Amino acid sequence: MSLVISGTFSHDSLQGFAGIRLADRASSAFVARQGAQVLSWKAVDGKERLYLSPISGGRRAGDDAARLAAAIRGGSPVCFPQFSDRGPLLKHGFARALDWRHESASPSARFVLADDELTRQHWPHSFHAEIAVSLEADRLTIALHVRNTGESPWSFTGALHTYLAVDDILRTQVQGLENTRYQDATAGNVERVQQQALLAIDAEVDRVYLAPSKKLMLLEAGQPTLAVEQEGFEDTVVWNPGPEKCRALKDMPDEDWKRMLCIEAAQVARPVLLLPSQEWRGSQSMRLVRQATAG
Ligand SMILES: O=P(O)(O)OC[C@H]1O[C@H](O)[C@H](O)[C@@H](O)[C@@H]1O
Repeated sequence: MSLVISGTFSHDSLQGFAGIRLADRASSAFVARQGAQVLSWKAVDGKERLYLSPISGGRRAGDDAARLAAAIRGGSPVCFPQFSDRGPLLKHGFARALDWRHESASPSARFVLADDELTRQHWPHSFHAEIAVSLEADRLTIALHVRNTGESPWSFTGALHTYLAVDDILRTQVQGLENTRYQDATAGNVERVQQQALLAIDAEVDRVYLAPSKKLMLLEAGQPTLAVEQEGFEDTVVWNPGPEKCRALKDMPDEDWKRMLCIEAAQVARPVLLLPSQEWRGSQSMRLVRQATAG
């Protein structure tokens, strides 16, 4: 078992988004209050590992905190209580559009969201959701905990919709999805099986992998750079908008599809049903793979 480093935390902002910065001698992360969304993670090598659009929407200082904000494009949006547009609710749910309450920062930064008048207008249920972000020298873990605090059952879908920063998408591959079934959202969610050991991306990719391996590897220029693992979530989504869809996204520069890849710990195919007082946990972690140095 590895040790969670309890470093320092401070109130800070990034690109105008208010939040909490977690820092240790060797690594740092920034979590925005909006959506309890991790927007930055630098491990021991100091390189930014999360993509954040320089022209993102979102709630900045002075904007009305009592309302739903535009989503922040990048980092790790928390999609809850609905994944994408697979249901009647707001796309990807309301959790990413609301400010969460910061609770504590040791050993992890914890943020809480519970139902209120606004959420009940969109979804008539009582819930308590918590995001815990923990930092180790070479690992970032984001954990979602959801509890039914009401008197009737409800179900949800969702995701930790992480935007990984890559140097060049055309030299990026994902390992670990061989022989895995997926729904292809670029083709009406038709089900297919991936045959290749390595997934390469040179155009739009939008896939919900069903019960894939819990451990995937990101490769850049042929080298493993990040191990991406998940617990609790049954599915994994891989998304890149490709050049045409990226041009249509007003909150992302036209060329930035080449600089990101979403690997999302997701619960899509089978909604989670929670009876009163029942709870559910899921997490995603990214671990830096350090290259052995010669000599
Ligand atoms: O633009 P957004 O609402 O943030 O959604 C971004 C993307 O999220 C997921 O990965 C879905 O599978 C995609 O279909 C969607 O386009």
